[in-house]
Amino acid sequence: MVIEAEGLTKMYPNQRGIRDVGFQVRRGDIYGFLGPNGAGKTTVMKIMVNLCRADRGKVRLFGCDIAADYEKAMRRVGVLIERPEAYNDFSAYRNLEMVLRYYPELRKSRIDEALELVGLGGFKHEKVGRYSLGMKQRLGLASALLSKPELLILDEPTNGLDIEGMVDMRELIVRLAREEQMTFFISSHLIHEMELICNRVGMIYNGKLVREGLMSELVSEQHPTLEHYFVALAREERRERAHVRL
Ligand SMILES: Nc1ncnc2c1ncn2[C@@H]1O[C@H](COP(=O)(O)OP(=O)(O)OP(=O)(O)O)[C@@H](O)[C@H]1O
Repeated sequence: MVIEAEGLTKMYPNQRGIRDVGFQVRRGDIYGFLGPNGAGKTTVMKIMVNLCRADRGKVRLFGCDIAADYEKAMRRVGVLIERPEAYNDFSAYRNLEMVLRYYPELRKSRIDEALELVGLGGFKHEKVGRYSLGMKQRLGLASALLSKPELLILDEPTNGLDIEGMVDMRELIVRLAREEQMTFFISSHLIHEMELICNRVGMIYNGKLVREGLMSELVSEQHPTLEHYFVALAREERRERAHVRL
């Protein structure tokens, strides 16, 4: 198993957060972690890579507990959470040279490989400040890819992109999964987008994982699209909450 998350719970002082979230991601999955703004996606992802501690629960990446054995667990993982960080006054190449310093075992040629993979090979000596948002997002992905990870954890990778940028990012993810045998865990509130590329999804709503399963199981005659499914789940969830309040 590539990711195992069990009983993840974290409450912020304002009583918002996540409750008892658990899921499993297998090798080769493109796993869509879907939910509206504020549902708890970023909180879960931060716990997954130890940027934040859970009150309860466990995450194992490639069988290693992230809290107990951080370095070993992260060795095969690339991460892009929140806005990609890059120095605008430096070129993409220069930016990746700085990232490469963390990986003394990697050769410089890996920078070119990573930039080629994301389609920035022809722009690698241009200053990042002149890049479009889509190009910056691709540079963030190149940076996450640099260490040749087997698992990529991406938080809202198509956020803020125009249609062409979204299509490019989608195609890139599918190509990397197919050609480089990478596993993906991708959060998004864009359900349509994710429906096009994911084979497995988890749906989070109000801090709870309300459904998890193979795309082929969730999309059915009753719910012809994932969005349809999600809207029905959200209605049910709201009805239950209203009932509890009565
Ligand atoms: N540091 C914090 N302190 C207090 N509340 C927080 C904090 N971080 C997140 N929250 C709250 O916890 C809930 C989950 O937030 P989270 O950022 O995980 O959601 P999300 O699904 O990633 O949303 P978005 O798509 O808007 O980023 C939200 O109600 C949010 O307001």
